Amino acid sequence: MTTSTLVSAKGGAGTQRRPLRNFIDGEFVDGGLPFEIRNPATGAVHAVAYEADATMIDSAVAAGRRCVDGEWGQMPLVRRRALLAQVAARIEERFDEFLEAEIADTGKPRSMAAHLDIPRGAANFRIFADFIASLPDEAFEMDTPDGGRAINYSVRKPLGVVGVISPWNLPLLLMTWKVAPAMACGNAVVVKPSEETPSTTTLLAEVMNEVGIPAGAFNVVHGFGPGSAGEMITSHPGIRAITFTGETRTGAAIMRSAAATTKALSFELGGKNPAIVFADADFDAAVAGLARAAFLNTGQVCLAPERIYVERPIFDRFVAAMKEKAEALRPGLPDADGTDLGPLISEEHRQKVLEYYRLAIEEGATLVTGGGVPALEGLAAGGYFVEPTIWTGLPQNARVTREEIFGPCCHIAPFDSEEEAIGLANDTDYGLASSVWTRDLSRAHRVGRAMNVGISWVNSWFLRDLRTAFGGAKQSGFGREGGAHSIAFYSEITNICIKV
Ligand SMILES: NC(=O)c1ccc[n+]([C@@H]2O[C@H](COP(=O)([O-])OP(=O)(O)OC[C@H]3O[C@@H](n4cnc5c(N)ncnc54)[C@H](O)[C@@H]3O)[C@@H](O)[C@H]2O)c1
Ligand SMILES: O=C/C=C/C=C(\O)C(=O)O
Repeated sequence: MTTSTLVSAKGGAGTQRRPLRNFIDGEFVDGGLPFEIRNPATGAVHAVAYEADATMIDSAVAAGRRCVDGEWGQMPLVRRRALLAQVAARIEERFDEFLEAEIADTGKPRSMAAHLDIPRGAANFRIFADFIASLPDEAFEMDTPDGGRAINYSVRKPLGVVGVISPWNLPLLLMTWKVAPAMACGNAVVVKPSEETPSTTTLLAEVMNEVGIPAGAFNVVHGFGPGSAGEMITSHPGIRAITFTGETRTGAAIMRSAAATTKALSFELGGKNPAIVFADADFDAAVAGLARAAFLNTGQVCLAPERIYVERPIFDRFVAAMKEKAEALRPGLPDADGTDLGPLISEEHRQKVLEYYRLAIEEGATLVTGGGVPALEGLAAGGYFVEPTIWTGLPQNARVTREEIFGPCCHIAPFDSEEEAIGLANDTDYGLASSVWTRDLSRAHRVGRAMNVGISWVNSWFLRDLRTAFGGAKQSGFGREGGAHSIAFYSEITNICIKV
């Protein structure tokens, strides 16, 4: 295993505290105010990151600009693609270090990070390195007023320096989902990972140097949102576009800040995702699929269904089966035997989720299971765990059924007709994802299409082909990423019209 600068350094009173420095123009730079990173499974501090100041952001943007105008932006596509494929390969070679870093920041079960987060981090680079090679440019031949012809064709160029602002729930996966296509298009990126989970992004900076990505193409600045690195990126005149995943409220703040310099924006925001289970569904598959959907990553997945509508004849049986699944989940340390439920990301987030647990009861919910904090022993006693929780009996206008909670919880309600189910599912300010369960093929198409969301799954959930459009309707965001949509967003298109 390669000795990482992250894992070799020590600090604090004999405990390991990885120093996470800012990475600018191909180098880790000293300076910036330190802030502590905690392992949410134990509450212990395991790393210290350094908040970038305005001078560092300026340097990162200037380095990015030089790189887009120079070596990286001008590089033949075949070479750029090969380098990005090497990034994927190097992530795989250093898999264990990425895994340790992600687990330390998030506390999530090792099996989950090993099967989802880190492999997808590598896959994002490989897929976009491939995809960009086969994407056609458009061409239109036209008649001209003098009876002749002209040919139009478009070429894609880099936008310039792209600001990438990412959240904490799937840190490497969601950051690379944006960085890989942005870099494939020849842009430089200035990345600000979440202040809760900066480790894997910092490790990726090492990988960039190891495989020979030109200095300045990938920059990492650490810090917070308002008044810190996040806002400095969104207001920086040298940054042409912002790609952001996070809360809807944060998206609104970023729009305001980015307006003065008219940046292009791509937003993947919050959700209050519905699932619909028809009586004709494969019952066991629906229960297994939706229990996974509601509780994976402790419910901290933007696509998770927090509202489940079940056709009345199977409602009681479905609620009982979901209860059983929820109660079978074992919270604990990432490496403990049988752990399949990690902690929430922070004590602050746990307080928010517990406030919704309290509110649900106040709003008149029937508590099916959970609702509190599990009693854990040893190191996990200091972690930010909550119980998986299921409610029934709330009206459609309750805050718990309208607001995104982002915890391991869902509300289950009955319905009597397809039309009613569609109406209930779409009755929300959000529109990210939905999951419909039925064996009726026509209904699958009909209801799947009727969902006012960006991503409509049928008999599945979080099944991802990275070439497909990904994003949200209504307050869940705008713009789509994935495949050609990513390449379009991260490119400046010039149409060339030649009279022949
Ligand atoms: N639609 C999607 O694809 C998707 C995916 C994952 C998460 N999410 C959403 O993300 C949220 C959870 O993540 P979170 O709590 O990290 O989100 P968040 O909005 O609090 O933070 C996300 C990032 O934005 C930064 N930030 C905060 N305020 C900022 C500001 N004013 N200017 C610039 N940057 C700022 C943060 O430092 C962080 O890096 C949930 O709402 C979830 O639904 C959406
Ligand atoms: O928490 C949100 C999960 C988003 C997943 C993706 O963006 C993806 O799979 O590309």
